[in-house]
Amino acid sequence: MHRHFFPGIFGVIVNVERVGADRCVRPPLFTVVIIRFGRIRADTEVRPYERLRVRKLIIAIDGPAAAGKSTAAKNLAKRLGYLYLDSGALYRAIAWKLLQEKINPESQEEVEAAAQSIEIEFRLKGEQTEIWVGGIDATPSLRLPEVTRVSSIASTYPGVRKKLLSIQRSIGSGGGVVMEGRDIGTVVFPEADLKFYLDATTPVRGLRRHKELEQKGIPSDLEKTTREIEERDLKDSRRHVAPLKKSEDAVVIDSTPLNLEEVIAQMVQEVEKKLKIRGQRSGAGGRGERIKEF
Ligand SMILES: Nc1ncnc2c1ncn2[C@@H]1O[C@H](COP(=O)(O)OP(=O)(O)OP(=O)(O)O)[C@@H](O)[C@H]1O
Ligand SMILES: Nc1ccn([C@@H]2O[C@H](COP(=O)(O)O)[C@@H](O)[C@H]2O)c(=O)n1
Repeated sequence: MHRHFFPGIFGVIVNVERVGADRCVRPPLFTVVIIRFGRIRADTEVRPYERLRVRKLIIAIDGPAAAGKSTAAKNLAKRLGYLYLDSGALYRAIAWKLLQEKINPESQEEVEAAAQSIEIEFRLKGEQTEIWVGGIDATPSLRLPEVTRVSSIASTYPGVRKKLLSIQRSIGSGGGVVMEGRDIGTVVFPEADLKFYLDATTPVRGLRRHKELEQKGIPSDLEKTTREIEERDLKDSRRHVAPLKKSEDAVVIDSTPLNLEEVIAQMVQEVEKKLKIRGQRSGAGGRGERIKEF
């Protein structure tokens, strides 16, 4: 099998984290993008028996801010040996660039132009993923309230969404991925094998985010943080392009009374159901997949 290393396709350096994953079969016209340690690795040849294998699942997790999507998605991906993609990080990366370059987020034209030329890299460092934008490590700043606010403005522009849509699809279309955001099950992968809509009441989400910011040493006022979450959800749900909404076929999990383990347990149960159904239908696929216990 040949493995080729090459710098960005799609004009963007997309560097994603594959957590202990097997490779998976990708559509023949697409080069497989499996990236580690700052390089894009593309597998252009697939062994014949791998072509016969049913591709691994595409799992979408959507929901409002601080519902626990990234925490759950990362954990689920690890158990499945799947790729994890935090799509919000792409919007945050654009916001970070806008702030760095002092571009007015209200100027649609300037923001869309900036999105076109952005270079985003996801670099794996042990269990952590660093996000580099234009050769600079933006990770420490990505969760700052100002970046959050600007990402929510930038995400309303069609040019920004179009750019990020193609990146997300190119990363996830081969399967074996858990992707989370606001429009994964509705727009990015409407044909996803399994969709979750993860929710929790606003006060609970506000408190979770408040604690998280404090733990990270970012000053937070509970009331203000909760209000900002509420405002962002409203903006995300009301925008014209790809608004936050529950896909009709999504499994809804209300995490208000649940701890993280309980949320993951519900998700794993749904994955097992899905794999069983697929295994029965095809006589292959699902049977080869294993879910790790933690
Ligand atoms: N079920 C849970 N119970 C308690 N705390 C949780 C639970 N799920 C997640 N958390 C905590 O809540 C905070 C927010 O979680 P997370 O960042 O995963 O949310 P999110 O939905 O990805 O948010 P955003 O969309 O704003 O990025 C984190 O500190 C996380 O550890
Ligand atoms: N699929 C997505 C993901 C995110 N956004 C926008 O980015 C903001 C930040 O996302 P986080 O998940 O990191 O909080 C979010 O508020 C959305 O405006 C999006 O539009 N679509």
